[in-house]
Amino acid sequence: MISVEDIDVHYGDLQVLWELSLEIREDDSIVAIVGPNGAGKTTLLKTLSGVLRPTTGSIELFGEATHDLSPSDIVQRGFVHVSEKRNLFHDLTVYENLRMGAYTQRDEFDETYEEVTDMFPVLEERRDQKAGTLSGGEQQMLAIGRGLMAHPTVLALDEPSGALAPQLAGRVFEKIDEISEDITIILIEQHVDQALDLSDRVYLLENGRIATEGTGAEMLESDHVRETYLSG
Ligand SMILES: Nc1ncnc2c1ncn2[C@@H]1O[C@H](COP(=O)(O)OP(=O)(O)OP(=O)(O)O)[C@@H](O)[C@H]1O
Repeated sequence: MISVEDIDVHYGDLQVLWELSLEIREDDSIVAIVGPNGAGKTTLLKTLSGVLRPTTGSIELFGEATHDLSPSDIVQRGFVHVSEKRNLFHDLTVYENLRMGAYTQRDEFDETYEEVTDMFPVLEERRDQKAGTLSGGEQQMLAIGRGLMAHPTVLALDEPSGALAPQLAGRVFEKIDEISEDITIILIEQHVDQALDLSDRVYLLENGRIATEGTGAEMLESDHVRETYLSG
């Protein structure tokens, strides 16, 4: 579904991704991209979303090269990125935020709204509350819910458990697992142990390069992964 081949990505003169290749397949439920702070995980997602352009290499999304596609074309093709900063409209209500998420799919709004609020009942309970006044966990649910309103085939989630208390983070992971029954998830995670538990496949990104990739079990066999990222 997504094929990234040998991409380099820069911010001005600063090169952040180096000859990076990866593959997301139709039968993947959750693919995790893990790695330390500053490794380039968010940069990779921004590049897949069309916000940044690779200086070399190519990206194919559902069989189509993305170099001429705008970020909104890419959403329309079915790739939706929920950013780490959540990017909610804080002065708009929960309902209005969900409406904004459906901008590519207006005809099916009512049906999708029902599906999303079935999955996240708190969003219906808080329907008329301003997004900026929701708790951190509720804002994360809204950000994911808004992403789902665009009917993605692939949903990329950047640190969905970031800044949440462990219990809430656990609830977000449960929802992600549920969503992955129908939609392929790309999960950016700093917590390598969580990612190994949840994912079919994991890419470890270090200094802008893929250091290791494999199934959770394969990653556990790597001395480097165990010694650097897993305690105990
Ligand atoms: N807009 C920008 N301009 C210049 N440099 C940037 C910009 N955004 C990110 N960088 C740099 O690119 C590198 C990779 O950043 P990125 O946010 O992709 O890493 P990350 O793996 O997502 O890190 P984290 O886990 O801390 O979010 C970092 O060195 C960062 O300082």
